[in-house]
Amino acid sequence: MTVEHPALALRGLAKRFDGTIAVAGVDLDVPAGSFYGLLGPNGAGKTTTLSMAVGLLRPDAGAAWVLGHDVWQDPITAKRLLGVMPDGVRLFDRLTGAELLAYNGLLRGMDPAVVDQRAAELLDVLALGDAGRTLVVDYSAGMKKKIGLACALLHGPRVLVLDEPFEAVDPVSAALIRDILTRYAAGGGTVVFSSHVMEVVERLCSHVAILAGGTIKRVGTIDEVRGDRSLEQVFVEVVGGRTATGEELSWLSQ
Ligand SMILES: Nc1ncnc2c1ncn2[C@@H]1O[C@H](COP(=O)(O)OP(=O)(O)OP(=O)(O)O)[C@@H](O)[C@H]1O
Repeated sequence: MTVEHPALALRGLAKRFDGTIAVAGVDLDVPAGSFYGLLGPNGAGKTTTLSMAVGLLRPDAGAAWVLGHDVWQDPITAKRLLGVMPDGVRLFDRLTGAELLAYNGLLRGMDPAVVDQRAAELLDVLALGDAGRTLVVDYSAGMKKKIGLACALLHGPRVLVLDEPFEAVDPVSAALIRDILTRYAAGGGTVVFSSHVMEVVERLCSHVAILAGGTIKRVGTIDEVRGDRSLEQVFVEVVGGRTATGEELSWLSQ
């Protein structure tokens, strides 16, 4: 009998920065083949959680597994299965897009001919082919997201983890990224991404977790979490927030 492992399993992940508790014990199972949205307001702990989940940030407590492989005990196996686009897309940006992809592929030990062929295809599909000799440092924010996604996809990972892939991306590029991710998921891949944009999560995801104050407040399929309301209504209820009384900022209307 084969055991089907979750694409990503997190248990008790916690992280504190000086006096701030960024993540306060996150448990999460991301089923293989799912399209998973991690929603949360600014400062909820999304980036910290995903960074610990993929082996970029060492947790104070807890553990993470990728398809059954412990990210911190067996990082090589786990990272072979993972494609990651980290927050702020920290890239070696004094390279062209093609050079950056070649560098990533060779670091992963891929055959140079395969790297060349896949890099050309990715640059073409992501409409970055025209950037030619432009260095990544001179790319626009949206282009940086796209080359970050290309780097994450290059080795054909089974699980993609993307930190705010739609942030600062124009509608045309966003549609392109959505199409690529949808195709990837339809081919059996698992996508996990963080966002604070309800519409994107509602439109793409099979599952969602709402994170606030460093803990998971709601989790399940989109229908389970949403019930008979909109995801935005559930989000606002879960996250709370202050309501303007109308008294504040009165000078704005003078
Ligand atoms: N390196 C760090 N040093 C100190 N505090 C940090 C660090 N990284 C994150 N934090 C704090 O941890 C908390 C969670 O931050 P995190 O970036 O994980 O949230 P987020 O949900 O990704 O937010 P956003 O949507 O604004 O990107 C915040 O209070 C943040 O200020």
